[in-house]
Amino acid sequence: MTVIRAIVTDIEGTTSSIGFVKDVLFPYARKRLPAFVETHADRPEVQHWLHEAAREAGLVEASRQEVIELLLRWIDEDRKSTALKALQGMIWQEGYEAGDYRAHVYPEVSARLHAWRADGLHLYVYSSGSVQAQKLFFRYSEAGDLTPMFAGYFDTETGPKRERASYERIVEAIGERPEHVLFLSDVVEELDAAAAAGLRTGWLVRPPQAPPEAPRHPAYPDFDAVVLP
Ligand SMILES: CSCCC(=O)C(=O)COP(=O)(O)O
Ligand SMILES: [Mg+2]
Repeated sequence: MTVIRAIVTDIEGTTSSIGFVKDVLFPYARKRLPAFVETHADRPEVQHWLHEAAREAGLVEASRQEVIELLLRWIDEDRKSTALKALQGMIWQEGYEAGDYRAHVYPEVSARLHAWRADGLHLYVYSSGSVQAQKLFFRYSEAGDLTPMFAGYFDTETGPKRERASYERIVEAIGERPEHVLFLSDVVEELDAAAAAGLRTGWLVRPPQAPPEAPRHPAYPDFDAVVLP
Protein backbone atom coordinates (compact mmCIF):
# COMPACT_ATOMS: atom_id res chain seq x y z
CA MET A 1 0.00 0.00 0.00
CA THR A 2 1.29 3.46 -0.89
CA VAL A 3 1.54 5.84 2.03
CA ILE A 4 0.76 9.48 1.36
CA ARG A 5 3.23 11.70 3.20
CA ALA A 6 2.50 15.06 1.61
CA ILE A 7 -0.47 16.81 0.07
CA VAL A 8 -0.11 19.62 -2.48
CA THR A 9 -3.26 21.64 -3.02
CA ASP A 10 -4.48 24.08 -5.62
CA ILE A 11 -6.46 27.11 -4.37
CA GLU A 12 -9.08 28.40 -6.84
CA GLY A 13 -11.87 25.81 -7.19
CA THR A 14 -10.19 23.49 -4.67
CA THR A 15 -9.76 25.09 -1.22
CA SER A 16 -11.76 28.12 -2.26
CA SER A 17 -14.47 29.27 -4.62
CA ILE A 18 -13.75 30.39 -8.16
CA GLY A 19 -16.21 33.22 -7.51
CA PHE A 20 -14.06 34.81 -4.80
CA VAL A 21 -11.03 34.93 -7.11
CA LYS A 22 -12.93 36.05 -10.23
CA ASP A 23 -15.51 38.37 -8.65
CA VAL A 24 -13.55 39.88 -5.75
CA LEU A 25 -9.77 39.57 -6.22
CA PHE A 26 -9.48 40.12 -9.98
CA PRO A 27 -11.76 43.22 -10.09
CA TYR A 28 -9.98 44.65 -7.03
CA ALA A 29 -6.61 44.38 -8.77
CA ARG A 30 -8.02 45.60 -12.10
CA LYS A 31 -9.42 48.78 -10.58
CA ARG A 32 -6.25 49.65 -8.69
CA LEU A 33 -3.55 48.49 -11.11
CA PRO A 34 -3.06 51.77 -13.05
CA ALA A 35 -2.67 53.87 -9.89
CA PHE A 36 -0.56 51.18 -8.23
CA VAL A 37 1.89 51.13 -11.15
CA GLU A 38 2.08 54.93 -11.29
CA THR A 39 2.63 55.20 -7.53
CA HIS A 40 5.09 52.32 -7.09
CA ALA A 41 6.98 52.27 -10.40
CA ASP A 42 10.20 53.26 -8.60
CA ARG A 43 10.18 50.09 -6.46
CA PRO A 44 12.75 47.64 -7.89
CA GLU A 45 10.41 44.62 -7.65
CA VAL A 46 7.63 46.54 -9.45
CA GLN A 47 10.09 47.65 -12.14
CA HIS A 48 11.28 44.06 -12.50
CA TRP A 49 7.79 42.62 -13.06
CA LEU A 50 6.74 45.44 -15.42
CA HIS A 51 9.82 44.69 -17.47
CA GLU A 52 9.08 40.94 -17.38
CA ALA A 53 5.48 41.53 -18.53
CA ALA A 54 6.68 43.62 -21.48
CA ARG A 55 9.28 40.98 -22.33
CA GLU A 56 6.68 38.19 -22.17
CA ALA A 57 4.50 40.14 -24.61
CA GLY A 58 7.45 40.84 -26.92
CA LEU A 59 7.06 44.59 -26.43
CA VAL A 60 10.26 46.50 -27.10
CA GLU A 61 10.66 49.90 -25.43
CA ALA A 62 7.05 49.82 -24.19
CA SER A 63 5.68 52.90 -22.44
CA ARG A 64 4.31 52.56 -18.91
CA GLN A 65 0.79 53.12 -20.27
CA GLU A 66 1.24 50.31 -22.83
CA VAL A 67 2.32 47.91 -20.09
CA ILE A 68 -0.65 48.93 -17.92
CA GLU A 69 -3.04 48.25 -20.81
CA LEU A 70 -1.35 44.91 -21.44
CA LEU A 71 -1.76 43.89 -17.79
CA LEU A 72 -5.44 44.93 -17.73
CA ARG A 73 -6.04 42.82 -20.84
CA TRP A 74 -4.30 39.87 -19.19
CA ILE A 75 -6.52 40.20 -16.10
CA ASP A 76 -9.58 40.06 -18.37
CA GLU A 77 -8.16 36.98 -20.12
CA ASP A 78 -7.21 35.33 -16.79
CA ARG A 79 -3.73 34.88 -18.19
CA LYS A 80 -1.50 32.91 -15.80
CA SER A 81 1.46 35.22 -16.30
CA THR A 82 4.03 35.12 -13.49
CA ALA A 83 4.61 38.88 -13.85
CA LEU A 84 0.90 39.72 -13.67
CA LYS A 85 0.44 37.40 -10.68
CA ALA A 86 3.32 39.04 -8.81
CA LEU A 87 1.85 42.52 -9.34
CA GLN A 88 -1.68 41.35 -8.42
CA GLY A 89 -0.28 39.94 -5.18
CA MET A 90 1.18 43.33 -4.25
CA ILE A 91 -2.15 45.05 -4.90
CA TRP A 92 -4.17 42.42 -3.00
CA GLN A 93 -1.90 42.94 0.02
CA GLU A 94 -3.31 46.46 0.39
CA GLY A 95 -6.86 45.08 0.30
CA TYR A 96 -6.25 42.35 2.87
CA GLU A 97 -4.45 44.73 5.23
CA ALA A 98 -7.23 47.34 4.89
CA GLY A 99 -9.83 44.67 5.69
CA ASP A 100 -11.57 45.14 2.33
CA TYR A 101 -12.10 41.33 2.08
CA ARG A 102 -11.03 38.02 3.55
CA ALA A 103 -10.17 35.00 1.43
CA HIS A 104 -12.92 32.45 0.96
CA VAL A 105 -12.25 28.87 2.03
CA TYR A 106 -14.86 26.13 1.83
CA PRO A 107 -16.36 25.27 5.25
CA GLU A 108 -14.60 21.93 5.80
CA VAL A 109 -11.16 23.02 4.62
CA SER A 110 -9.69 24.43 7.84
CA ALA A 111 -10.63 21.44 10.03
CA ARG A 112 -9.47 18.96 7.37
CA LEU A 113 -6.09 20.72 7.02
CA HIS A 114 -5.67 20.59 10.80
CA ALA A 115 -6.60 16.86 10.80
CA TRP A 116 -4.10 16.05 8.04
CA ARG A 117 -1.39 17.95 9.93
CA ALA A 118 -2.29 16.08 13.12
CA ASP A 119 -1.83 12.83 11.14
CA GLY A 120 1.71 13.94 10.30
CA LEU A 121 1.12 14.88 6.67
CA HIS A 122 3.11 17.76 5.20
CA LEU A 123 0.95 20.26 3.35
CA TYR A 124 1.91 22.49 0.43
CA VAL A 125 0.18 24.91 -1.93
CA TYR A 126 0.63 25.09 -5.71
CA SER A 127 -1.30 27.91 -7.36
CA SER A 128 -0.96 30.26 -10.30
CA GLY A 129 -1.19 33.08 -7.77
CA SER A 130 2.25 34.27 -6.62
CA VAL A 131 3.71 32.80 -3.43
CA GLN A 132 3.18 36.21 -1.81
CA ALA A 133 -0.50 36.13 -2.86
CA GLN A 134 -0.90 32.57 -1.55
CA LYS A 135 0.53 33.49 1.86
CA LEU A 136 -1.77 36.52 2.08
CA PHE A 137 -4.74 34.39 0.99
CA PHE A 138 -4.30 31.89 3.79
CA ARG A 139 -3.18 34.43 6.38
CA TYR A 140 -6.34 36.50 5.85
CA SER A 141 -8.79 33.64 5.25
CA GLU A 142 -12.38 33.56 6.46
CA ALA A 143 -11.30 30.68 8.72
CA GLY A 144 -8.47 32.70 10.27
CA ASP A 145 -4.74 32.40 9.73
CA LEU A 146 -4.13 29.06 7.99
CA THR A 147 -0.47 29.71 7.10
CA PRO A 148 0.79 27.54 10.01
CA MET A 149 -0.75 24.57 8.17
CA PHE A 150 1.60 24.83 5.20
CA ALA A 151 5.23 23.78 4.93
CA GLY A 152 5.75 25.51 1.60
CA TYR A 153 4.27 27.25 -1.42
CA PHE A 154 4.83 26.90 -5.17
CA ASP A 155 3.76 29.20 -7.98
CA THR A 156 4.41 29.47 -11.71
CA GLU A 157 8.06 30.30 -11.06
CA THR A 158 8.27 26.52 -10.56
CA GLY A 159 6.55 26.08 -13.93
CA PRO A 160 3.09 26.06 -15.55
CA LYS A 161 0.48 23.97 -13.75
CA ARG A 162 -0.35 21.88 -16.83
CA GLU A 163 3.23 20.66 -17.35
CA ARG A 164 4.60 17.42 -15.93
CA ALA A 165 8.04 18.95 -15.24
CA SER A 166 6.51 21.38 -12.72
CA TYR A 167 5.33 18.48 -10.55
CA GLU A 168 8.71 16.76 -10.90
CA ARG A 169 10.34 19.94 -9.57
CA ILE A 170 7.85 20.15 -6.68
CA VAL A 171 8.42 16.59 -5.46
CA GLU A 172 12.16 17.12 -5.71
CA ALA A 173 11.88 20.37 -3.73
CA ILE A 174 9.83 18.78 -0.95
CA GLY A 175 12.06 15.71 -0.84
CA GLU A 176 9.40 13.03 -1.36
CA ARG A 177 8.98 10.26 -3.90
CA PRO A 178 6.11 11.18 -6.26
CA GLU A 179 3.93 8.23 -5.26
CA HIS A 180 3.92 9.53 -1.68
CA VAL A 181 2.48 12.89 -2.75
CA LEU A 182 -1.20 13.62 -3.38
CA PHE A 183 -2.11 16.58 -5.60
CA LEU A 184 -5.59 18.08 -5.22
CA SER A 185 -7.10 20.28 -7.93
CA ASP A 186 -10.31 21.11 -9.76
CA VAL A 187 -8.60 21.18 -13.19
CA VAL A 188 -8.21 17.87 -15.01
CA GLU A 189 -5.28 19.05 -17.14
CA GLU A 190 -3.34 19.88 -13.95
CA LEU A 191 -4.17 16.46 -12.52
CA ASP A 192 -3.09 14.78 -15.77
CA ALA A 193 0.28 16.56 -15.55
CA ALA A 194 0.74 15.59 -11.90
CA ALA A 195 -0.20 11.95 -12.63
CA ALA A 196 2.28 11.88 -15.52
CA ALA A 197 4.96 12.86 -12.99
CA GLY A 198 3.91 9.93 -10.79
CA LEU A 199 1.93 11.82 -8.13
CA ARG A 200 -1.36 10.53 -6.78
CA THR A 201 -4.30 12.78 -7.64
CA GLY A 202 -7.65 13.92 -6.26
CA TRP A 203 -10.16 15.84 -8.38
CA LEU A 204 -12.30 18.32 -6.45
CA VAL A 205 -15.68 18.53 -8.16
CA ARG A 206 -17.58 20.79 -5.84
CA PRO A 207 -21.39 21.06 -5.89
CA PRO A 208 -23.40 22.25 -7.74
CA GLN A 209 -21.19 20.51 -10.31
CA ALA A 210 -22.42 16.96 -10.86
CA PRO A 211 -20.00 14.14 -10.01
CA PRO A 212 -18.30 13.01 -13.24
CA GLU A 213 -19.53 9.71 -14.67
CA ALA A 214 -16.17 8.24 -15.66
CA PRO A 215 -13.55 10.38 -13.92
CA ARG A 216 -9.92 10.12 -15.03
CA HIS A 217 -8.91 10.83 -11.41
CA PRO A 218 -10.53 9.95 -8.06
CA ALA A 219 -13.22 12.62 -7.70
CA TYR A 220 -14.45 14.17 -4.44
CA PRO A 221 -17.11 16.79 -3.60
CA ASP A 222 -15.06 18.23 -0.70
CA PHE A 223 -11.90 17.73 1.38
CA ASP A 224 -13.67 15.51 3.95
CA ALA A 225 -14.44 12.99 1.21
CA VAL A 226 -10.80 12.69 0.08
CA VAL A 227 -9.51 9.14 0.49
CA LEU A 228 -5.79 8.93 1.06
CA PRO A 229 -4.64 6.15 -1.27
C1 LIG B 1 -3.44 33.06 -4.58
S1 LIG B 1 -5.03 33.63 -4.81
C2 LIG B 1 -5.23 34.06 -6.48
C3 LIG B 1 -5.21 32.91 -7.36
C4 LIG B 1 -4.97 33.30 -8.77
O1 LIG B 1 -4.50 34.38 -9.07
C5 LIG B 1 -5.30 32.36 -9.79
O2 LIG B 1 -5.05 32.61 -10.96
C6 LIG B 1 -5.91 31.06 -9.42
O3 LIG B 1 -5.09 30.05 -9.76
P1 LIG B 1 -5.17 28.57 -9.17
O4 LIG B 1 -3.92 27.99 -9.72
O5 LIG B 1 -5.21 28.62 -7.68
O6 LIG B 1 -6.39 27.90 -9.76
MG1 LIG C 1 -7.93 25.59 -9.53
